[in-house]
Formats: sequence, structure tokens, C-alpha cells
Amino acid sequence: MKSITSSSPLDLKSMTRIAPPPGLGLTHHRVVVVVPRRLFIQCVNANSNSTYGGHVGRARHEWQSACAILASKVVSQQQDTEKSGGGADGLSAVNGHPTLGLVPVKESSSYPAPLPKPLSITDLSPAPMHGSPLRVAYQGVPGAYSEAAAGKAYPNCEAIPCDQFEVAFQAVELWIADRAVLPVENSLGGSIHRNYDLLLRHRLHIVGEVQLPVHHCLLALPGVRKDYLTRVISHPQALSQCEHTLTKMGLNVAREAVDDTAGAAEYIAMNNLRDTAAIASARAAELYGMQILADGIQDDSGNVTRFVMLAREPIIPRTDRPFKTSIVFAHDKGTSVLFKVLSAFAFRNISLTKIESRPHRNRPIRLVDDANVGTAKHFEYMFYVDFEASLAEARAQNALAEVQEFTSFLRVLGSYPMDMTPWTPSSRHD
Ligand SMILES: O=C(O)C(=O)C[C@]1(C(=O)O)C=C[C@@H](O)C=C1
Repeated sequence: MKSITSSSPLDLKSMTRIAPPPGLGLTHHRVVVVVPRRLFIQCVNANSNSTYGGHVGRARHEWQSACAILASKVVSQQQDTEKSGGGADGLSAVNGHPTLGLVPVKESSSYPAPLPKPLSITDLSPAPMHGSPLRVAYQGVPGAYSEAAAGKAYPNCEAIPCDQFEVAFQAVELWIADRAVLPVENSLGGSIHRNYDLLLRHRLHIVGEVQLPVHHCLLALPGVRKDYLTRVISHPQALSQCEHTLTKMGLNVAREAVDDTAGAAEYIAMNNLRDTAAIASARAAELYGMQILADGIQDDSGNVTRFVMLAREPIIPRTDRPFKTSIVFAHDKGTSVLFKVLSAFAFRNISLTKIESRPHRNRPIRLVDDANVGTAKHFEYMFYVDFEASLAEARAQNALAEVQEFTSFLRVLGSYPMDMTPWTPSSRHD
């Protein structure tokens, strides 16, 4: 995985839309070229031991010319597609995307006609149109676990750091990135609620999941000893995953939350803080010139974070490997609605792997007139359910048809291959 770092990660203000040149635009998508206003990209070799200042900077005009190249590639791809009879005939589109390799045999000018390559699972998740490595947005700075998750999900990707989850969503929506990889739950710390809320607010689709064993280290500046420390800083999830171990180590110092684990290490290095330690990865120690005071400080060796892979288009669900489907629904008044919804899955032997409820932001409470005695308030929720079945299976479709009868709102967030990586206890991310 190639990693892109910026002097600061992508943020909301730095993303500006630029109108596409006349004629630029594909049959199925509105193509928008986006130039970040404050994105000074630096390329880092993931295997290098470079620390601060070791990167090569790229100025804004270079980024803009890169965008121009990208735009011209899109135009030439479109022309190729048109030449090969693609576009309106429907033959050339899978899931709304031109499939450049699918030339109908009878229309090919060369003989013998090249045999069409069978579609594989990766073809079903639309590839980027620009021909360069997949650009994958994640929240945090280089060395964050989310960067490692992006590399696991898309091994040869260009990882793009974003300062907030919201920015990662927008980076994909605005075509700055092709995918986003974002955490949704951790085996010790629980759900990352913010991303559940954002999944609902944005229109991206879940196209996959990765489970990353998370191995935390306690990092400090070189020469700093444990007894110098007056505080430990990290991402709130990392702090909660190491809570008991820190106490057992006798580190009863202030614990402060920051935006991401690697950002904590970066902050200590930038400000030369000799009384502060960070909980972060071994890779963050290497990137920011920190020493590892303690290794493997998560409260349980089976510490795993589950990330979802997001794209602008859904993938086509299949039945030849285990799939999971994620939905979100809200229900109107009625008795036992949640029970009825869940039994739609139980009757069809569909296992649920996760259920989460979040406040219904548009209608957080329902007032109930309690027989003129007073007004009772019911809290209203959005329910998120993950179940083990592919949307291509009849039993899943039937279950959803039944769920629809009981709900006032139902959305499929995605139907995607399950991460079946065999279990290994967490090891260092370096
Ligand atoms: O701060 C990081 O390094 C992240 O990638 C974020 C995050 C999270 O949000 O849960 C990811 C994995 C770990 O669980 C700890 C933190």
C-alpha cells in the first residue's frame, strides 16, 4: 500500500468542487473533478523508516495537473467505450459502470476475437476510472489503525488521510477518493456510533468488511521513562481498550482523548512533550520517532476492530461465498414491531450478527397521552441490523419484504462478502 500524507489530513474546508470541462462526463455518472484547496500531498514509502520531514512534498499546481491528467484519462476512456460500442446498448454496463473489457464479439474488428475474460468478484465492485491505484480515504494520520485496515482491504491502494469520518465520506462522494474504509465496532470498546449515523446521512454503499486485530503500544519520546508521565493521550476507543492494563501498570495519570492514535504520537513529537505518552501502533512509533515503552497493552489479546468498505455504487450480491447484509429501519406505532421484524429473520434461519439502535434524529421522541394523567415520552430509534445472508438469496429477499410491512423506513446499506480471514491474535502493526 502506498500512503499519501498531507501536511495536515484532508479536511472539510479543503475540498472544492471544480466544474468538469465541457464534454467531460460519463454516460452513467456525473464526473466531477475536485481540487483540494489545501492539500499538499507528500508521498511516503510504506516500508521506509522515514520520520518527520523525510517526505517529498508536492505543490498545489502539481496536484491540479494530476487532476487534469485524471480528467483527460476519463475522457479518453469514455471515447474508447463509445468506439467499442459501449454506452447506450446496455451490454457494456455492469451495475451502471462501463465495463471496458466487454467488447461484443461480433463488433470487434480484430480476428480472431479476444476471448472475454470472465467477471470476477473484483469486477463487480466498480474499479476507478483513472487507471491509477485505488484511492482509499480513512480517518486519521499515517500510522493509524484505519490506514492499516485500508491496506488490508485494498492491498495496493493509495491511502488518503482525512481529519474526520465525515470528510472520508465526502471524499468518496466528491470523487477525491474511490473508497472509504471506516471503523464501525471494536470487540472491547463497542460500536463507533458516529459512523452509524453517517452511514444513514450519506448515500454510500457498504461493499465489504475487514476485521483488523488491534495491537496497541505505549509510546513516548526517546529517553522518557514511565515515571515521568503525567498523562496518556489517544483515540477514545484505544483508551477504553487499554483501560485496565494502564491501571495494572500503575499508570494512574490523566487520560485524554484525541482524534486518532497516530495523531496522538504525532502531537507529542511535534510539541516535544516529555510528560505525555500515546497509545498507538508500532508503525506510528516508527513514523514519528517515538520509543515503545510497553508492547501489547490492549486489555485482551483478541482485540479486533471491524471496518466497513464504502463505495459510491453497490456490488452485485452473490451466493457462491458467505455474504452479510446490513440494513437500517425505523418503525411507526404498533405493538411488538421489533419482535416481528427480528422474527422475519429467525423463521428463515438467518443469523443476525449485530443490532444497534441510534436516536431517530428527525423524530427523537414520541409524546404519548397517558390517559390524561400526564404526557409520557417514548424515545424513537433507528435500528441497524447485520445478517448473514446475501441479498441474492430468496430467503433474504422474503425476510426484507416482510420487514418492510412493519417498518416506516427501510434502507439496505449493502450486501457484501464477509471477512473470513482465519483468526490470529493481534500482532504489532509495523
Ligand atoms: O485512531 C486510530 O488509529 C483509528 O484508526 C481509529 C480506531 C477506532 O476508531 O476505533 C480504529 C481502531 C482502533 O479500534 C482504535 C481506533
